[in-house]
Amino acid sequence: MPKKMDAKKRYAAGVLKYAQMGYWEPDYSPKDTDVIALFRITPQDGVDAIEAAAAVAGESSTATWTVVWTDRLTACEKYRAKAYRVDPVPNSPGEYFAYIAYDLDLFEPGSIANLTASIIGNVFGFKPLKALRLEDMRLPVAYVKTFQGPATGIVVERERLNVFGRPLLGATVKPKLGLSGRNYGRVVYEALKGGLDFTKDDENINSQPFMHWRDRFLYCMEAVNRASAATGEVKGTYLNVTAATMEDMYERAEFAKSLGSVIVMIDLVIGYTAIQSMAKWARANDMILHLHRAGHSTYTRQRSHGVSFRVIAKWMRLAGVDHLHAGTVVGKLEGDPATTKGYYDIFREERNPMALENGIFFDQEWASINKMMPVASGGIHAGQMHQLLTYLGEDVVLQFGGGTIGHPHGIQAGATANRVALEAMVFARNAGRDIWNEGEDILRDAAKTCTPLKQALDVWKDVSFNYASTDAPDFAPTPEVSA
Ligand SMILES: O=C(COP(=O)(O)O)[C@H](O)[C@H](O)COP(=O)(O)O
Ligand SMILES: [Mg+2]
Repeated sequence: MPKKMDAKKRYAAGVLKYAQMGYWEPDYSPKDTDVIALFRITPQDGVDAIEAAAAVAGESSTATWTVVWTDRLTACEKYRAKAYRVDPVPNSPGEYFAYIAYDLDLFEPGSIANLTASIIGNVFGFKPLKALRLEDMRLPVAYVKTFQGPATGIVVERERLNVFGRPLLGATVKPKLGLSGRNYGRVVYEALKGGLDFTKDDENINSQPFMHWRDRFLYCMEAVNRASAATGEVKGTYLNVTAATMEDMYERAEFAKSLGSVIVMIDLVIGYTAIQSMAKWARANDMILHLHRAGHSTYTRQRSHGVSFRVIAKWMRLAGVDHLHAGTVVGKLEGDPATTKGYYDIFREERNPMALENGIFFDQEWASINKMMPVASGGIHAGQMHQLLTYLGEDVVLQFGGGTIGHPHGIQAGATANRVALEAMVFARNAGRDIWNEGEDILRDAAKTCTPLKQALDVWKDVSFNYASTDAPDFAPTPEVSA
């Protein structure tokens, strides 16, 4: 095991092990105000795990590859990140969990860009490591309090929409690309009139030659207004304001507001600073802010390298979005049940206790910042309603794109099938029925008086997406682990 720092030799010119430079402190006990990061480290063959952890601590805080005397001009012992614990990953030879603590003064208040420039800045390309994954972070209350948090929050979103006691329902307009404004608006109208609360633009619909953004906004808001008038319900459509520049995004968001939209949408690919800017705009303009996590799987999906989505979820709660996609468990995209539960808890709880079986390594206090509404989207249909309600709970938007628009009798029928399936399932749950086991019967009973639901169940009855997860948690929910 590498030795701790030797103070006498520490500042001689030359190259020292990171552990000897002070980035390994096995006796360190993190302060309440420290930011803590938990990395999964896969050192190159022959590289000691503790030295690898110290290197990550060093390169993500103050260090470079050689001793620099200028350290002594600073409070360097305070500013050095400290790797303080390294554990082998269960059942994964060659992988280690490294715990690293960072002094709060290393970070600019309220800036995800600054936090991430340290924590994921250089280290992921570091040659002594084969792979590196940021699994989780503990964000101290003192730091959480420097962020705005979700612009609107779940409570106020429900008040504005006047929907209580059930999940919200949505649909992504399909086909994603190619519809003209008028046809697009027709999809929105039918889906909302049929019973959904929301429709949404897809991640890649911005302002293309086949439909410029103003056309889309105008036809969509006409659809929203007509559907609201026809149903007496508050309706919304997530107008995607993602664009090349902040100026363009503000222009589009202002136009959405001027047309009376309750919600605008952005994509994760716009970047953290742009997301924080839009969150501030949303709060100042009484707008719900939907974030599509477009692009996340390029770095969240593989368990040995990248950033876990649970960390992205924490950053986005700080950054201040109201909605964020979080997975469906049962749909077409990656989402192990236990891992997904961890994400949902990060979105919706006041406090997250450590839950290794859900991938949560730390107690996390949210210090009363608003809660984010998770969005379950991707390959779901009415026949899964009992599973969705059981896995995902009540504060969630269930979003059926293909599962609304692909209905054999049209979009309104698809929306009605989803609304009736949901209300039947919530009613059954509230009446004390075991919806997990009786779900299919509950849906079949409801379908007796709802032809659109019967048609939906008939067409999609055998559709499921059963594949091995690429990101199941490392810890089973055994008493030893959760104790
Ligand atoms: O277009 C869709 C879903 O369409 P459909 O409902 O037709 O499958 C969304 O972009 C994905 O759900 C995003 O995935 P995630 O929510 O996992 O980020
Ligand atoms: Mg999509």
